[in-house]
Amino acid sequence: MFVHQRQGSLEVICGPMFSGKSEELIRRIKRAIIAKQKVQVFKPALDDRYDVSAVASHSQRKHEAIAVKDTTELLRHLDPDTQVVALDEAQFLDESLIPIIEDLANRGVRVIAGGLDQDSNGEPFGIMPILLAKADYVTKLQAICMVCGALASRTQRMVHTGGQVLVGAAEAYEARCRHCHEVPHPTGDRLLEDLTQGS
Ligand SMILES: Nc1ncnc2c1ncn2[C@@H]1O[C@H](COP(=O)(O)OP(=O)(O)O)[C@@H](O)[C@H]1O
Ligand SMILES: Cc1cn([C@H]2C[C@H](O)[C@@H](COP(=O)(O)O)O2)c(=O)[nH]c1=O
Ligand SMILES: [Zn+2]
Repeated sequence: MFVHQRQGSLEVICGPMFSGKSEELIRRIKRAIIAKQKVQVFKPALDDRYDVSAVASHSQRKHEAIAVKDTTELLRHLDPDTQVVALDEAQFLDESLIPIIEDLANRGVRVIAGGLDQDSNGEPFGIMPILLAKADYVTKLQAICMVCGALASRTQRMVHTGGQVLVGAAEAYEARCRHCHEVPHPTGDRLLEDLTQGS
């Protein structure tokens, strides 16, 4: 029996900084181009670290991208015949992107979104938890802990500045394992303390 394979899906690539999310996104983009698919690549304009108009990895791998400030701008650039939509740094994009991504995937578009699942406090970052919940495929990558060399699933902010958003690279962040990661106010630990004191 012939089974029609539908193409639309949402793939999410997550993990801490330096875990290879951008490299993996670029790898998938290049393969889709080899497969002669129409690919459009987007990134938030906020992230101007290495290149304003390219997805760029810490290892200097790059692929040209359209920098957008929000979902409205992304929609303005989206071509109706695009088969693959790739987004980097999805944690910086706004919530109105979620129904757009769902709609694209339902219409047969392959959407690939890379982003930080956790901020430097180890808390869910922006729209990433929603994307992870809605994804068909999830790839969670790990970096190398800069303190002990173990696998790292967290990001340590090395500069003292408040706020969830601070665009930067190795001058401001390090990959860390759970053990070596330090949080200024560890919500989880406090909760556990409260629970054990109460019992
Ligand atoms: N602590 C680290 N662990 C792993 N890779 C690192 C680390 N520090 C620097 N790198 C470099 O970062 C590259 C991954 O960069 P990138 O794809 O931009 O990651 P991400 O998008 O997850 O931040 C690695 O191939 C390696 O060259
Ligand atoms: C942990 C953390 C990171 N950021 C910023 C720093 C970078 O500009 C990007 C992450 O880039 P990468 O491709 O994953 O290396 O996000 C931030 O604003 N807040 C944070 O807590
Ligand atoms: Zn460690």
